[in-house]
Amino acid sequence: MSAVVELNKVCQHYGKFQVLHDISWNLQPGEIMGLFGHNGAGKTTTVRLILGLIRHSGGELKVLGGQAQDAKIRQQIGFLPENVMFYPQLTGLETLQHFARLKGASMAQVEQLLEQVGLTAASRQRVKAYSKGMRQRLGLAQALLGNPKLLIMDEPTVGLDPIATQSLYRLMEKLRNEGTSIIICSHVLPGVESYIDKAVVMARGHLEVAGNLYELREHAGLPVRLRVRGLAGREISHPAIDSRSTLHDGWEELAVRPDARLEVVGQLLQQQPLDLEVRPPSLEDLYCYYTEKAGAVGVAGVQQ
Ligand SMILES: Nc1ncnc2c1ncn2[C@@H]1O[C@H](COP(=O)(O)OP(=O)(O)OP(=O)(O)O)[C@@H](O)[C@H]1O
Repeated sequence: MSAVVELNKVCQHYGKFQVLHDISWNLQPGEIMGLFGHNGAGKTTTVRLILGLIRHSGGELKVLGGQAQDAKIRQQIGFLPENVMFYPQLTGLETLQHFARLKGASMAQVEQLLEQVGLTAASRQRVKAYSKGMRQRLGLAQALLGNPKLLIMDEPTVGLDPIATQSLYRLMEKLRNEGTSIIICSHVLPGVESYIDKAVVMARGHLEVAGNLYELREHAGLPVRLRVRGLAGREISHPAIDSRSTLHDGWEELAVRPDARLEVVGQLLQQQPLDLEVRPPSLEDLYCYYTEKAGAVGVAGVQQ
């Protein structure tokens, strides 16, 4: 099956300033991909290229097997921007009907999408009276008009409460299971971690890593943390244990080399602990590792 999005050594310049350097990755049908990176890493630029809003300066970019600028290709892409803007005087229903006419989608789908995003009851209220979460859900309904093959969402959970966030992720999974490919840009890594099939981490316009979480972990080689309860004072020795620290309520944490984690778990189980948790590096740990490796530390001091 051919890729939904394929970048091969894509470069982008704004005037003399190069913001993307030889970016290569692909998105397969029915995959959810997280596109991550520090502020200014090049995510928005990448998304704008895929949406056909700007033209790449070098390399190859294929979207749904064609050129991103092609109107027929653009029709098959749904986009939820970070800051959704609607006419405040229109109702939710009128807003979606307006976009449905622009996109050539059916009025029956308008009702169906309002139901899907939980806005049926509020559909006759003006958008100016909508909460941030309601506007975001209306934005998602707008992006889904015409059943796009590719859905791109930029920070879709900003401003959503935890339940609305969970329901957005579940909807994203449902769409993926129905065959939609999804790109999600987010800085909220713990939330999105269990829903993505693949992650792309960018730093300063370069691709740092692309792959599923197992591949990212394998490549990074960060320690696995084993949390164990009820072994206080007992000798635990294994060359793969890098550190051992005491937590609270009888819990201790061991940082263990990833290749030997099962051996160490086996050794710990022989000691009959009261409890044991295996904590592999999280998406956030991996993101920090790859971003810091690129020298793009951010916030507290260093350069990006
Ligand atoms: N129109 C433009 N003209 C010149 N430079 C630009 C333009 N748009 C973006 N840039 C620069 O390109 C680089 C990448 O910006 P981009 O918006 O793609 O980053 P980002 O990863 O989306 O960041 P954020 O997380 O803050 O949204 C930045 O250095 C930015 O200043």
